[in-house]
Amino acid sequence: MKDLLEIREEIDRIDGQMIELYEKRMECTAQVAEYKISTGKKIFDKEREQAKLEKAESLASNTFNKRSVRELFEHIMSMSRKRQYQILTEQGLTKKPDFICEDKLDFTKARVVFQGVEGAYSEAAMKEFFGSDTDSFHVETWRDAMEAIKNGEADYAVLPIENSSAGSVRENYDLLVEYDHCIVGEQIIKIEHVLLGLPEAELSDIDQVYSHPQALMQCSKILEEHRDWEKISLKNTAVSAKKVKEDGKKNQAAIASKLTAELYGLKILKENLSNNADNYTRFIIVTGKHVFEKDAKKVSICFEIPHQSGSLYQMISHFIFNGINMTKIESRPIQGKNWEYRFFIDIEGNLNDGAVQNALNGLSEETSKLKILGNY
Ligand SMILES: C=C(O[C@@H]1C=C(C(=O)O)C=C[C@H]1O)C(=O)O
Repeated sequence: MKDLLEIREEIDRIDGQMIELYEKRMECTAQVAEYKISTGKKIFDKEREQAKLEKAESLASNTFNKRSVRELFEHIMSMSRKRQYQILTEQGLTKKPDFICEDKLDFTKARVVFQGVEGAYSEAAMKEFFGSDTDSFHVETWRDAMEAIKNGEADYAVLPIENSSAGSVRENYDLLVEYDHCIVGEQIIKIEHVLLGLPEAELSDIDQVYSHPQALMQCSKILEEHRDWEKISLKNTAVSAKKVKEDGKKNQAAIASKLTAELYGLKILKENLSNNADNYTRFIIVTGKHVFEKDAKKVSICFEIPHQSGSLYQMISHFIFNGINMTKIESRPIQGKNWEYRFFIDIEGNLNDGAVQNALNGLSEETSKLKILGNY
């Protein structure tokens, strides 16, 4: 048997040669980039890459090496594309996102829409973000809030996007794709659900509980302990409190905030209903113009990718390679394409950063329907 040191020396020699060859190859791909810049050709050439992968596979001698050589070349070509995008960015040829950068966005005199009725958590989020005497109005659905922005009735809308225990508010992700609006801010609110009934009601009277489906989900543990309670979904927690008040029935209760107890004159029958005592909801602030602040720190995007092995991995490599931290990923089914998904990703950074522009440029070449949802 050969000595370990001896084998490792041989490995080191081979690696040295590989690096030398890799660098030569990268020089060639930089020349390809110059050619593509002068002819206006796209960086990513899928057909050429497919042909190269097949050729590389055919040159390897056994099944294991065929598979691994293919994977190796997928990486090498992904690196060469990234270098080419970098050359485009260095030469100022990267397509800049169609967003206006402002020193500071002015939220004074804003007219704001939220979904639900007074006392909704969205109203609390709005007050926290815009101040308590903001000019505001409320609508019935999240879609109505998006429409109010589209029609110019409101400058900003406040929409829940994620809860720390129930997860993403999926409908609002879909609305962000459907409407050409832009996220300009976010506000996190602590959610403290309580059980509310009529002033004369006792906990033992309750057999019907009204709330928003998200709130019912967030309080599932306590609801499991009371299987005899009928759970009924309504549009909003505050709408539920209002209904209990208006129906005037002792057997009805609502899961809502303490704020709504005061607002509708209801009694708190039980506190701390959430499964998770640290229950927070993140709200986004949406507007009709594509704007961002120069100090904005988070970029939200979405895109569609081909339904094939490794494609998400390839997309995420753009963040890794550009040193960008990804803070959230979410997927939603694409309507009309069963089992295909649209990905929503949040990254740290600003649209003015070279690294962000470089990653977005790569993604826009290699995904379809890349959309920047906002920088805030
Ligand atoms: C270098 C090129 O650009 C890209 C990278 C490739 C590679 O590294 O071999 C192949 C195709 C392109 O996606 C090229 O077009 O030849």
